[in-house]
Amino acid sequence: MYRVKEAFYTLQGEGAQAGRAAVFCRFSKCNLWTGREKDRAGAVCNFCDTDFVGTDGQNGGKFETAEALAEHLRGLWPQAPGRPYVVCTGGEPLLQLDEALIEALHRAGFEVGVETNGTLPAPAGIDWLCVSPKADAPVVLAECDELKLVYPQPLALPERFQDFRARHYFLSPMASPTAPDAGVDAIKQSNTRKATDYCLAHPQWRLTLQMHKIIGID
Ligand SMILES: C[S@@+](CC[C@H](N)C(=O)[O-])C[C@H]1O[C@@H](n2cnc3c(N)ncnc32)[C@H](O)[C@@H]1O
Ligand SMILES: Nc1nc2[nH]cc(C(=O)O)c2c(=O)[nH]1
Ligand code: SF4
Ligand SMILES: [Mg+2]
Repeated sequence: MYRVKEAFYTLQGEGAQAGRAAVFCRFSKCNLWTGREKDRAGAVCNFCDTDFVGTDGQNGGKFETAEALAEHLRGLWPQAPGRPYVVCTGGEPLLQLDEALIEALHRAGFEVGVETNGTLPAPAGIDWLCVSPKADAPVVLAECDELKLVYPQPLALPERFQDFRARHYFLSPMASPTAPDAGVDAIKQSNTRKATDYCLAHPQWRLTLQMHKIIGID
């Protein structure tokens, strides 16, 4: 059984694939926060901008089989040229994403991207892996396509990850979790300045912005 909070067709807003059309599959649940506000302050990850509790969002639900979920997601892709791309996110997608689902997504024609906090092992077959470390949570994945570090995090500073095996190194300014729809909230503006200064001083790192919030899409 796969539990999905919501699924939607949009443009990837972050990282090296920013601007690319994608079906987002947001899985329910995370291993670093319950998703309840009363637990936020005590959570390992305390700045999350996302509601991943339950299965009640748009196109969300419970899916008995990998095939059923893959077909559901395929139905959100338009009939038009271009390679279908799905981004598995959450919540923490690696709590649920298994090889059976990756195979079903491939059979449905999708290239498979994943957004993960890096604390859980990944099944084989992922086409694009984005790891976004959180605080002092141990990262068990050894490599990725892009490391996308939310900045600044006192317990997860870029120096700790400069030798992590990745094709791309991004800093993403931390946005206010309580104003998740505000593309340019004050906290994010000052964090954007800090991330900019860090990238200028450490050119291994590139700046990425949450483009979807700036342009006002999902
Ligand atoms: C909601 S998470 C879900 C996937 C996975 N649990 C993870 O943390 O990577 C999706 C992306 O949003 C980023 N994110 C979450 N809260 C954020 C915030 N307040 N500001 C900027 N990025 C944030 C995460 O770092 C991650 O790259
Ligand atoms: N447009 C858009 N791009 C995204 N990239 C990563 C997201 C996520 O929440 O995982 C996200 C999201 O929620 N929307
Ligand atoms: S950002 Fe990712 S790891 Fe952190 S609480 Fe949200 S879903 Fe979990
Ligand atoms: Mg998001």
